Amino acid sequence: MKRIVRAPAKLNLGLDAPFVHPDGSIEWRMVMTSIGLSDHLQIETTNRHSKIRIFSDSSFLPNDKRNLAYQAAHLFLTKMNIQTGLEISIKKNIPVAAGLGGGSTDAAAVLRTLNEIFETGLSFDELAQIGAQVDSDVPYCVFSRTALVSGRGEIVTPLKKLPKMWFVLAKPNISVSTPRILKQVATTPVSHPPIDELLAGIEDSDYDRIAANIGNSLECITSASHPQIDTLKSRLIEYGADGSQMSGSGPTVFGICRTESRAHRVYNSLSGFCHETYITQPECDTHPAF
Ligand SMILES: C[C@@](CO)(OP(=O)(O)O)[C@H](O)COP(=O)(O)OP(=O)(O)OC[C@H]1O[C@@H](n2ccc(N)nc2=O)[C@H](O)[C@@H]1O
Ligand SMILES: Nc1ncnc2c1ncn2[C@@H]1O[C@H](COP(=O)(O)OP(=O)(O)O)[C@@H](O)[C@H]1O
Repeated sequence: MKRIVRAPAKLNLGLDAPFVHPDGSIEWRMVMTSIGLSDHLQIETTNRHSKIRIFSDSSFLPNDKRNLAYQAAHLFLTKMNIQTGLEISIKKNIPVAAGLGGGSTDAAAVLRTLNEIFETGLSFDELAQIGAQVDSDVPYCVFSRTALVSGRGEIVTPLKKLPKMWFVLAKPNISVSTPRILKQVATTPVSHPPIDELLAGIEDSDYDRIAANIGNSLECITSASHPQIDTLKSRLIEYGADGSQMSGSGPTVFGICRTESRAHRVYNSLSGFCHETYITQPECDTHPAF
């Protein structure tokens, strides 16, 4: 059997790290949404072999057990005691290691799709529990709809659909190590963004309140070693975005715009400054199908 599915990227509209647990893991309080920028996965069962084979059009991706899509498939087949060969082909549109959850969303797409192919009837909460063993963003990506994410990423509380808005993304040509950023949370005084204000804005479908209350605790850590983050943020505002910030541990920075025409103006102005730019919208809040 074969399925072709989309795996949407995620953005952190709000990211707070209230505290670090004694075991070193971080307690998250994040408002995340999914966007049109997506990977495309072809997932096919086969009896030609009994392995999980990963193919991708990106030379940046591991195609062995280091690939998060592989890890999700292996966990699912083992848990459900299913013997089959599997071939997963990834058309990579989401920049890798960019703070956009590219690996996590591929893993989540594999879990949703295998659940459909084998008619195992697991709930999204059950799929998210499997996904939590891969990476802390996979539980959110199983739902891939605007949500409050807390705990170690395993508590996903769906929120109201966002009001109409546009995002302009800029991925600077720098690589950020998530582990190196997260290691510093315990020892760096970080700001705590107004997550409750952001939640109230979403509840009231109030674009202005949302745009005024985005924030990311990790920004000060990543931008300390990558000043391009602050430069991009300022440029997005200067070119007309109503708010701007880094997604996840970076380096992608996004601007938020009320209208498509404003977004195109910001995108065109930015393209001359940053070569990897994207214009996109929140994913329609139904589960991603192709
Ligand atoms: C920061 C966020 C926010 O959405 O976005 P991304 O930048 O990844 O997109 C993610 O939650 C992030 O999720 P994720 O990358 O899964 O974090 P984790 O799995 O907890 O940790 C990622 C890596 O950092 C390491 N790690 C984590 C916490 C910590 N205090 N020290 C670490 O060294 C972990 O061992 C792991 O190798
Ligand atoms: N399917 C995948 N897509 C993207 N990255 C992957 C995938 N599988 C494993 N990785 C690895 O996971 C790391 C995190 O990638 P990604 O999830 O894109 O970043 P981020 O967590 O910053 O959004 C990268 O080092 C990448 O090599």
